[in-house]
Amino acid sequence: MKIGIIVYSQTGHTLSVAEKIREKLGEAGHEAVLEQVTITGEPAEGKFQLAATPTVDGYEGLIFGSPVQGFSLSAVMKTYLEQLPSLAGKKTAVMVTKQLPFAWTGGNRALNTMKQICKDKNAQVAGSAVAFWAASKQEKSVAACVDSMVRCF
Ligand SMILES: Cc1cc2nc3c(=O)[nH]c(=O)nc-3n(C[C@H](O)[C@H](O)[C@H](O)COP(=O)(O)O)c2cc1C
Repeated sequence: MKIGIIVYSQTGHTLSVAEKIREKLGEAGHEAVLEQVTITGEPAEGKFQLAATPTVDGYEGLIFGSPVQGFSLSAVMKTYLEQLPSLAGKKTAVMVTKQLPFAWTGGNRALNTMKQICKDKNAQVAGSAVAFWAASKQEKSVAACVDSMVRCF
């Protein structure tokens, strides 16, 4: 399957998880392409303009990735997702990275926002996962997040 992994990453964590997902999807026989959403300005709400807005055309599968910011989905990924066209017929999975090692400190909320926007655009949402950046959980949770995303396809 041709799968687009589309991420916003402010400090590189989400991008590094996305790179691992791309590698594993490739090993599983998929054609996986990693693309980044970029901005001009500051990443805070109302202070940026989207610069690179990867198109979803041509992908049968999609994985969206984002950091959690302020106990919510990053404003950049929310703005990017909201401007997308219909995702009808596209199998979609979502993932976030975050510092605090508990999903209830913004992770679940961010994932629910992503899932809702994708569902509103008629995507088939196949799964979601969180990777925690806290040292105590990082290695295991990144591996689990990568596995969970790959198993969706
Ligand atoms: C402005 C800002 C707000 C953040 N808010 C949260 C938060 O609410 N909960 C959390 O667990 N981590 C929070 N973090 C940490 C990031 O979510 C975490 O470091 C993430 O892995 C960064 O991903 P990135 O490197 O792809 O941008 C915040 C980071 C920044 C810069």
